Amino acid sequence: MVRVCPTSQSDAAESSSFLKVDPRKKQITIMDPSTNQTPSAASQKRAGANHIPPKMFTFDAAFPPDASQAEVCAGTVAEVIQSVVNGADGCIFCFGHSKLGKSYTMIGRDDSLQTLGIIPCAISWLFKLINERKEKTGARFSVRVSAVEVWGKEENLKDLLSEVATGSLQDGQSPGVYLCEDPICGMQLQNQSELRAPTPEKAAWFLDAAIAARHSSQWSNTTEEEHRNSHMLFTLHIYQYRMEKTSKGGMSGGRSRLHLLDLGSCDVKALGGGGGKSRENSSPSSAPLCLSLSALGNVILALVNGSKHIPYK
Ligand SMILES: Nc1ncnc2c1ncn2[C@@H]1O[C@H](COP(=O)(O)OP(=O)(O)OP(=O)(O)O)[C@@H](O)[C@H]1O
Repeated sequence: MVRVCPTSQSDAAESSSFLKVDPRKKQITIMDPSTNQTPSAASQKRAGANHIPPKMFTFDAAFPPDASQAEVCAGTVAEVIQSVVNGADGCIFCFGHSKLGKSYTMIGRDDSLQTLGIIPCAISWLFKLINERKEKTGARFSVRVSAVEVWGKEENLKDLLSEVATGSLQDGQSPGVYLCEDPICGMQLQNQSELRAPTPEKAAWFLDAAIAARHSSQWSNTTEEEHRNSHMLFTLHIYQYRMEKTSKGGMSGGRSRLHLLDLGSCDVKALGGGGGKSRENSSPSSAPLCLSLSALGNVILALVNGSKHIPYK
């Protein structure tokens, strides 16, 4: 899916000369701006000689600059939530360079209901669907929340809910969150706090607490680079149980997870095409450490195909 971020009025005229979004056809067309101006016949002839045909890309959804948060949430969340309540794991994240609106899309602003992002929307929809399922099937559900930040060049891990869980600052003595290779499930985060959220309000409260505990929110002198290298992994763990109707009775059920990621910016020097200012200005030492979109695609493909080797870096 692709969301085109809004631009200033002066830039909007420029971008409409080379970019067209068709939400109905779920297509983005990129045109050569020189062929879209109204040139004189002579220059038209000249341009015709070097005419670059428009390039069209089709997505699962295409959201134009004026798409509302509600439209983006409806287009992204509904299907994933259904799968998660049906027992599969799901993940939603935004990828793009700096100041594109990734955090706005994932978290949004809490000044009005219209500006809430995907994570608060997913919390609300998840509980709504769970309540429907409870009524329909009699299944029992329990929702837990965890939140971890990956920050800095060293990719430090921080349990964003440990303070809420223990009521005190992490003492530095406890092992904290760490990564561990599981022979069956692959690389897993271990030891993060997983807190019970019986209501959507409680889950939303944990989200607020996690955002406030982020390294990038806590220190007023956080540099632009530190902000770029801060990623939040907010996970809703859904446990469900059902009484078996067989004569033997017993319980069946399991756990599924919905991972909602607010990634920092993903400017990579080597990434070709359409660069933002930050990419042009960044020195090799300040270049963020994240993968390019195509490298991330390879990681996802390897995970989906169950490959033994996952090309993390
Ligand atoms: N669709 C939108 N409508 C209104 N405001 C938006 C929209 N998208 C982004 N913004 C605003 O643009 C600014 C930058 O957005 P945001 O911080 O979400 O970008 P980002 O991609 O997460 O940046 P970074 O990579 O630096 O973390 C914010 O002030 C945000 O509120």
